[in-house]
Amino acid sequence: MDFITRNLKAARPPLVPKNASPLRIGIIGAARIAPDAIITPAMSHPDIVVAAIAARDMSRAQDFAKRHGIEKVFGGSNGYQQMLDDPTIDAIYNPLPNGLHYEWTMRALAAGKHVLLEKPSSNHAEETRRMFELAEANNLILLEAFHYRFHPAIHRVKDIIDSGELGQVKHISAILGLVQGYVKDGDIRLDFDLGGGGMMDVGVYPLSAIRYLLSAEPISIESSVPTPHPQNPAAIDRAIHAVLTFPESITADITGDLQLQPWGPFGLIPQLPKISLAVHLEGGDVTLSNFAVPTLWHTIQVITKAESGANAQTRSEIAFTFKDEDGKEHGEVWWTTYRYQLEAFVDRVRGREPRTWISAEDSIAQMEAVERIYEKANMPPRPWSSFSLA
Ligand SMILES: NC(=O)C1=CN([C@@H]2O[C@H](COP(=O)(O)OP(=O)(O)OC[C@H]3O[C@@H](n4cnc5c(N)ncnc54)[C@H](OP(=O)(O)O)[C@@H]3O)[C@@H](O)[C@H]2O)C=CC1
Ligand SMILES: O=C1OC[C@@H](O)[C@H](O)[C@H]1O
Repeated sequence: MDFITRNLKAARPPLVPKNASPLRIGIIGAARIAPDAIITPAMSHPDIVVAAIAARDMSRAQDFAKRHGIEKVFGGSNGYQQMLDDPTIDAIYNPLPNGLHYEWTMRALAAGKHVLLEKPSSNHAEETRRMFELAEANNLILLEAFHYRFHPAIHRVKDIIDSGELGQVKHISAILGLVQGYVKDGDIRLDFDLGGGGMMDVGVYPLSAIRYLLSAEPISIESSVPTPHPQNPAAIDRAIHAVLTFPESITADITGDLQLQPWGPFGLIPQLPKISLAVHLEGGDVTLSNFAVPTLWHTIQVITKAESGANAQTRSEIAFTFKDEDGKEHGEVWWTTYRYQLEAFVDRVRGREPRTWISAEDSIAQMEAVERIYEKANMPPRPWSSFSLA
């Protein structure tokens, strides 16, 4: 399937008939990410419907519901809780600002709902641990929505590394930088009280990807250098660069940037988004471009080092679907990371084993590393939630 057809289908997927009793998910907050992360993916999934939206402002909730054909609307100061208390809702998608993830996930779990929770899972590893404990105690599914992890492209890179064809990993470098203009004044990402910061928002992707590819946790944070945001230089990192060491003397560096700075004469030339990772191994390199939005396009490049007398070899791969050893394919080339993620979430709720999962331990370890990176950067920990279950 070519680039245009694939991406048109990803943006406007075929509407499939729903099962007799599909999972009913409600969205808490009319967030900007919700259409891409849940509304569009649900269109092509037979076993889930977006059944409710709650927003702090009723008219905002109504507008959102009208735009996306959502049946139930909750609004006003008690709207979020009313949706959680609705017995016809089975699951909640939580795309609230990071600093509210803990409170509303705890409330949703206490109300008996499964939760698909936006990244980063909370402001602290301890909060994340508590959420997973409650999910387990209430026999509910909780998933941190690190969507890139569910796409075949990153799996293919891990398979190449794990196959040993290029030997031992030496260093991994990963970056996620956003074009200037995506994050504007007043954005939740720049608000410390809401759990903002470059590491929290974008730095978490390279960190998560490296931890995944190595199946390991950082032993030490060697350095962590923030670029403070002028609006709140003491607490908000516009960008961050950290160097980590992992077991077996593997090193890694991560970069996250909320507002890649323009360059050139008078700073007139904007930078394009930077989303890539490069794995340097004893026997060569593997790179994956666009690891967070691979359905749009991506390339996996494998460069085998020249041995004495031989030339270096380069091959390029793409992976839009999973292929079993018997050649059977899973997924569709036009499935986005969010669509693959939704497949796994619904499978798990339905008691099936998903192809990919992000465990409680993984989400907790991720937040531990985020906290250590801020500490090393001499930046304050993000605020603790004041919420406690009655
Ligand atoms: N997986 C991914 O690809 C992406 C994930 N994200 C994650 O999703 C979350 C939301 O991001 P994004 O959609 O860009 O954010 P938005 O600012 O668009 O949405 C946040 C929502 O939170 C609600 N909210 C509740 N309390 C507050 C408050 N005090 N201040 C501001 N908003 C509040 C608002 O809902 P209401 O309608 O009730 O006013 C708002 O719609 C973040 O955790 C972010 O990290 C973001 C983008 C991409
Ligand atoms: O995928 C993403 O890209 C843009 C970010 O600001 C966002 O929070 C992140 O999840």
